[in-house]
Amino acid sequence: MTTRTSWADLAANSAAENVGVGSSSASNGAVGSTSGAGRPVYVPPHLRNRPPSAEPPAPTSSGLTSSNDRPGYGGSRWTAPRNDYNNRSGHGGSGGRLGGWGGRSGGWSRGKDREVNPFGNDDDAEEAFSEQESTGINFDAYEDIPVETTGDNVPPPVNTFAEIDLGEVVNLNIRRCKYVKPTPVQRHAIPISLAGRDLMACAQTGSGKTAAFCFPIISGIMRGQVPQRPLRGARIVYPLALILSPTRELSMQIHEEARKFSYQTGVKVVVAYGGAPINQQLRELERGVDILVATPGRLVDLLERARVSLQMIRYLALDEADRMLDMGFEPQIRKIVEQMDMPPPGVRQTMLFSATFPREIQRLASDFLANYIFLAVGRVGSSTDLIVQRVELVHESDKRSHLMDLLHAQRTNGVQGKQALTLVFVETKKGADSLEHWLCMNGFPATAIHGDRTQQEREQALRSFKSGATPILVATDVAARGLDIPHVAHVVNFDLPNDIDDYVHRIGRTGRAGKTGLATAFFNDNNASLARSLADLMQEANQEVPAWLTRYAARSFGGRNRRPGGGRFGGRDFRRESSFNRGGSDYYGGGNSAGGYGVGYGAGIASAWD
Ligand SMILES: Nc1ncnc2c1ncn2[C@@H]1O[C@H](COP(=O)(O)OP(=O)(O)OP(=O)(O)O)[C@@H](O)[C@H]1O
Repeated sequence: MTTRTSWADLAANSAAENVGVGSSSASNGAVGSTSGAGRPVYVPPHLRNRPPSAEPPAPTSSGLTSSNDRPGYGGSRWTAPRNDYNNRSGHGGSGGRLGGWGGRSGGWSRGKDREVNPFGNDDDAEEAFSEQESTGINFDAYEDIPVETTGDNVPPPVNTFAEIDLGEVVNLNIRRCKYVKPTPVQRHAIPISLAGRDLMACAQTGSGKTAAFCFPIISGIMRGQVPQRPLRGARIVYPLALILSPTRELSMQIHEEARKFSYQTGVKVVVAYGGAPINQQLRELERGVDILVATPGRLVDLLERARVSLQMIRYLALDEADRMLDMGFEPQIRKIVEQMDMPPPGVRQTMLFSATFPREIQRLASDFLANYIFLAVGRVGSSTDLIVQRVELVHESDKRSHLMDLLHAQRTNGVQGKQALTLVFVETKKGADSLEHWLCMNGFPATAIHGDRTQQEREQALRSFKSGATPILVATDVAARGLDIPHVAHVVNFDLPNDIDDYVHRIGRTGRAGKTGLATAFFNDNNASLARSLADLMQEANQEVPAWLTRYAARSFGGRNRRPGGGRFGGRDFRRESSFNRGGSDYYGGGNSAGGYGVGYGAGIASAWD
């Protein structure tokens, strides 16, 4: 993730760059169009390539898309040939290098609304192609991963991006990202979503879930019928897709990723999150939005101010879906999804993604889905084998000196010399500040991120960590999920979390995209309730479980963290477990198991959960 376009940076640069709405009068097309009053008029992706004289579609008052308006193989949208959106790109037009919208007259590349290249200045796609073989993901690491799908008529997986047929412009962006072939979750999830199906997908941390939900959304918007947004007040915006995530930094990261994937497609991605000035986000929204990436709190604010309508939403994605539906967020999510004007399940398409999906959350989540497919890549809630997990018995009062020893050892071994980064998780915000201070006092450049810091401080901390200026980041759980920070070599659980799923997400900040990583946990009596699930998880991931941890595990009584089956992680599609419980057959039918572990997780597991 880069925070280049964050409000903190923009605030710093505000004197140099006035991004005010009124200043876009130089633009005359797409998101940069202006009304007679000088206010930008949103032009949907499908019209942005039309000559300036083309009339926009007559607005309708209904605005709602119907269920058969959803994308699908062989669906009506294909009657507009897929080359359509490539041809619209203005090959040979002024400035249009490789398709997309860049070369159109009146396109949103003009003037103030020029689409910033999210790949930085390195826009040399050919260079990216030549590098891709050496920098791509280590796919061997995923070769044997078991995959299971349940649901009706599951579309078959693909092996290559070419098979998925996302269109030339998106394919070029995929190559710019140096993605050579789809990861397992992408191989399965993208065809399912492109077929218009709802999806609950569980795949290990760092395995490419972001692209798995972004590609179908972008492709769907590009192929879809021209959206006819209601004229119900000029200042309300009508996104076509909504991606919700639990933290501001994760929303920023998804926004950056989605901008890369949609570069020069004409699909406009906007982010809205708390802690940053809402007016700037409103201005950005008024310039046009197809995909809105947001945190729930800020979105509720925008909805209550009647500045965003969800009436046109065709795609809803919840990243870290289990977190979004746990007690903290569920009321807000229900408000957004069920109590505003969003089309219901079956009309919109819904995608839920996470690395962990407790059964009770699956049950809650099923309220938001229609005839969905459940996809598990690897075992639900498992950690990846790419992470070497160590757990050490450390008395509370010895933790700091123990951490110091670890960091010294890293230095001696030259890891930090190569700018490897260490992420240290603690329980409390106060604890984070205090440990950061102590590390700095002891000659270890550290910074901290937690919920009591201002958004500017949070973004600055992340930037400083990523750049290696402060190669140690002390964090609370605000940094536990989703953040994709290259070169995090070591995750230290200075304080272990209470929930094993939080542990899975925390250690998942290393060992990403086929790379290996190290996770060290400090364990003591305070963590006894986690012993069994931790031992099970480690065993499952072929890690060495210390004898003392096994003894702790034998003494513990399970509770929330107890995993079913004594180390056999189950808890996949809760619908199947229910059917197993009743002794019936798989009433959803269509279950596929690729990889050979799809049997034997039935009745025994269901009764052991919780
Ligand atoms: N097909 C691909 N080839 C190579 N790299 C990829 C591919 N897909 C994704 N990646 C890279 O893998 C990394 C991890 O992806 P991503 O952040 O989407 O993981 P995730 O599954 O969402 O993880 P988490 O559960 O922690 O949120 C990113 O750096 C992403 O750019």
